[in-house]
Amino acid sequence: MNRAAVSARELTVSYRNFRALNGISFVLEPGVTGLLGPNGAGKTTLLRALATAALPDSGALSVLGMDPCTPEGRLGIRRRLGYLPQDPGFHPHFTAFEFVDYVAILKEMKDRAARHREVLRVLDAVGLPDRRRKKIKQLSGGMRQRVALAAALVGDPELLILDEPTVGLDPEQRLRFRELIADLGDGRTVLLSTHQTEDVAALCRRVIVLDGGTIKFDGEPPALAAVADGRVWSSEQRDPRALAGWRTGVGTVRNIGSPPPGVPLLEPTLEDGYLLLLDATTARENVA
Ligand SMILES: Nc1ncnc2c1ncn2[C@@H]1O[C@H](COP(=O)(O)OP(=O)(O)OP(=O)(O)O)[C@@H](O)[C@H]1O
Repeated sequence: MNRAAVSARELTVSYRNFRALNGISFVLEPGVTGLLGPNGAGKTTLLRALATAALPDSGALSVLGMDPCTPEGRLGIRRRLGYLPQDPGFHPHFTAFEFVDYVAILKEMKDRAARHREVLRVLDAVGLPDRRRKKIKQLSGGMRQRVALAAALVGDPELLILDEPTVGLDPEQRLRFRELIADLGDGRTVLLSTHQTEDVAALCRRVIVLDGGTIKFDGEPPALAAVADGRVWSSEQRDPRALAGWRTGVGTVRNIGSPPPGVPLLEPTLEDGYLLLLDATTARENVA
């Protein structure tokens, strides 16, 4: 049985003549996959293509077994997909209940009583049952993110696309969001775009790194950390030979790059691997 909720082959998406995604190929299977990449890498464009909000201009894309390039395919995908966009387009005067109910109406849930039960179920799932009568403008940023996630969960979708859901959250809220997303990834396919390498290390069974519209890495998080094996070292002062270095909480400097002989090497993190991967890419491009 093909378990892939998404498969893309040589997918290209352009804005006029600018290629935001340049012939990328990948498959997404159940579990949480993290999508990392610097600003402008093409992450939102990829999520919008999966959510049928941006049309591919070449290549093949299958989402839940349907083709987003056909009108029937787009309709079918929208019915079965949960999408948390970067800007959910809240109406500030709506209450949390009204907003999620509105999304449920757009998802064509016509039976009012059943729809309202579903709205309460998803508000409950994100831990918001007692705030449903509050206007969205009165909610904190973290609470608003939960409303947006609740809206994405309407109809129990088998594919969830989350665009930077933890942005602007405090550490405690981020932790709660991580727990929620980890639970959602149990049996579902979740694609999580983020700038937080810690979220990927904590949550994801797989990570894709996009840069300049192409895939630079696709594998398990420990393999991304392993890119930095033997390339992280500590020193008292910033080592001028390092590609990057920063002072840590314990007072020493963490350097990444090509270590000089004899320096004390450190265990690499996913962030180290990610930074080195992007830097190596830039270096290669500059040489080419
Ligand atoms: N509507 C648009 N018209 C023209 N160019 C666009 C449009 N939307 C995005 N782009 C360009 O496409 C590229 C990819 O943008 P995208 O928003 O997908 O990146 P991203 O990885 O999500 O970035 P960020 O982390 O900043 O959200 C960028 O160079 C961006 O300027």
